[in-house]
Amino acid sequence: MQKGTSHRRSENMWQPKKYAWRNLQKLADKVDELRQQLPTYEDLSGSVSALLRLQDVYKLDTTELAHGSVGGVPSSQLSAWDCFELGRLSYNEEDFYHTIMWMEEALEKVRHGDPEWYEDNMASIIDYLAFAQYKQGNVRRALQLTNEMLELAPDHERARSNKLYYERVLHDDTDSKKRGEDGEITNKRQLDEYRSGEEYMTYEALCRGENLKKYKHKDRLFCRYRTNDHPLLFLSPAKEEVLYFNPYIAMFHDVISDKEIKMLKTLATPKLGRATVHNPKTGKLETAAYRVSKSCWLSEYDSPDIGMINAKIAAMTGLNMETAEELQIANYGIGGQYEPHYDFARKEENAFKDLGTGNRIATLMYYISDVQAGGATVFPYLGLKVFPKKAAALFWYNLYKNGEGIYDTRHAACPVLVGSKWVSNKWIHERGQEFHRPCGLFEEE
Ligand SMILES: O=C(O)CCC(=O)C(=O)O
Ligand SMILES: [Fe+2]
Repeated sequence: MQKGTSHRRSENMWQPKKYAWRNLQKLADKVDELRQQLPTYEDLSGSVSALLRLQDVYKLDTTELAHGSVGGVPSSQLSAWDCFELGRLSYNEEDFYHTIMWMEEALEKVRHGDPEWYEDNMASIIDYLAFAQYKQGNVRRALQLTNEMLELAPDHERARSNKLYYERVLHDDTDSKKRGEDGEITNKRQLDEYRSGEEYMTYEALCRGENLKKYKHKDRLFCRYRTNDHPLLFLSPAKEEVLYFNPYIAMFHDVISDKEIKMLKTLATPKLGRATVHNPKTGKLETAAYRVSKSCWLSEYDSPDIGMINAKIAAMTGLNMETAEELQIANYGIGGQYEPHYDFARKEENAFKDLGTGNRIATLMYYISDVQAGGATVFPYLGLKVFPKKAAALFWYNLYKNGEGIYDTRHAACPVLVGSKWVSNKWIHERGQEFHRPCGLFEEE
């Protein structure tokens, strides 16, 4: 008995520690679990770069965005703090163009807002803004701002030394324009070589819906019903709208039902993962800022309905699906995009060599959603822009009859501005097309 009592006593002394430890462990596990659900720094910086991308491509006005309007569509208002964060993250990327835009907006909001915020943060906003103005060549404005800042924080060490520095630059620089004496403040977009080039500029203009002269043979375009003598199309021929002749690009209208679309999204949703691209240097698949979407593959094993969709693609295009890739489903959220690229592999890439099916001879892409704003598919070299239309499919050949890639098919998915964009891609390969699209010695269609 005594033994038992003493044993219990020692157990009691020991147990609180044990329970505390166990509870602590449980708490730590819970925190870990919750942390998984919290946005990461990458989520934050990803959404900031998406917003800046939209702002640039669609030429959105910063003040309108900050006041809750995205190209005329109501959205949530941004607070002074949101604007400040956008400016700060831009600054961390040495993107002074956007730093100026967003810090000016933050300044404006703070000036007309909460006085407490004003006291605490005004100096900080001006600090970022002044340096960004200096970097963008507006030295006089940078000095003006620094003087304002010193009134708020007279002992600010960096502001004091910056003031002396800006004064010296203004004194030494003989170029009055640089000194900003003409009163003009410039804030040029900081573009790398590719983004300041013709291709990228055309891509952006097309995304905005601009009509370009280079879009040829508009007056010869036509629509037709297409059966390809295929039993699947006898009763409901595909409505084909020819959009370009050489290379041939066409839109097939109403070729997928709402029921099929629903089925595709239901099967795809649990499988979606961040889309990857092939890195030619490492040969590996990786995520990239120029392709932002989620995607997955669906096969006949997922549902016999997928087999039916593949059969309909064969009927519409007149091509053999035996060597085609599985059906890809892709979903782009706001800011999601795929910058200009080719669907076919260039010789040096050897991308499909292991498959033994040849290159991607053609692409068929279903639009399985409408998009409220943005999200067009554009072909910069052809001046062609196609806005998503639910239930339609865009089709084009990527290769000439002699197997050479058609470089004019370079195309892009413009960033989604409002809404969510869903597409489904079928990449059709060369092998097996010998009697469907016979090859030729020359390039001609
Ligand atoms: O989504 C689009 O409009 C184009 C997609 C595309 O080009 C691709 O996935 O290769
Ligand atoms: Fe593509």
